[in-house]
Amino acid sequence: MSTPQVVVVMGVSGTGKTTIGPLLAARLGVPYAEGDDFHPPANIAKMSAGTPLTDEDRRPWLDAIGAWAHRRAGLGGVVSSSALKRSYRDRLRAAAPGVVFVHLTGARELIESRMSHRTGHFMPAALLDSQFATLQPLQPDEPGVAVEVSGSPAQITERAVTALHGYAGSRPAPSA
Ligand SMILES: Nc1ncnc2c1ncn2[C@@H]1O[C@H](COP(=O)(O)OP(=O)(O)OP(=O)(O)O)[C@@H](O)[C@H]1O
Ligand SMILES: O=C(O)[C@H](O)[C@@H](O)[C@H](O)[C@H](O)CO
Repeated sequence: MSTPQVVVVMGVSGTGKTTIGPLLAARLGVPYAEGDDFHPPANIAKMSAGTPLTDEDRRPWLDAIGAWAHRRAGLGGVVSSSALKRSYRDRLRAAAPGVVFVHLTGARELIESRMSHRTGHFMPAALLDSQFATLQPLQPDEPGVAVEVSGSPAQITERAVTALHGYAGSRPAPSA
């Protein structure tokens, strides 16, 4: 049997990480951790006030997520994290070398419209510009897959499971 994967569900705010993450985890039979829960309170306060986070703000948050992913190595897990920049993902991979990314991608109009209907969340839709400006899409030499977010959560989850299976099948088997 293959080793359970540790998956980081990434993408801009509103792309569906919190919606798809738990569904994907349930489908894979592994625990889910909500990336927003790893933010220091000061980060939440900053975003709530409409100010984008800096690299420095994101560092302790990425390290906390990386530590969770490291603890799940060999056991499997799904954690959400916008992981917008390559350098953030490299930091996560340094902490937890086996992680695989699922980049949830979608048209800005669709994401904006979903966000505008969301209630009770600290992240203002006005920060979407900075999220897209900061986003560096998953690159070909990074481990993971891009999954488009049109359709229902169940459809997106199946798309992610299929893409992850395809990805695992495309990698050479571990030599030891
Ligand atoms: N496939 C979908 N169809 C319809 N609505 C969706 C879908 N996926 C997510 N949503 C809705 O879109 C909004 C944003 O989704 P969600 O909160 O999961 O995104 P997120 O990436 O976790 O955002 P953030 O990073 O800001 O926490 C929510 O109101 C959610 O219910
Ligand atoms: O890096 C960031 O700017 C933040 O992590 C945001 O992406 C939020 O965590 C999230 O999107 C809001 O819920």
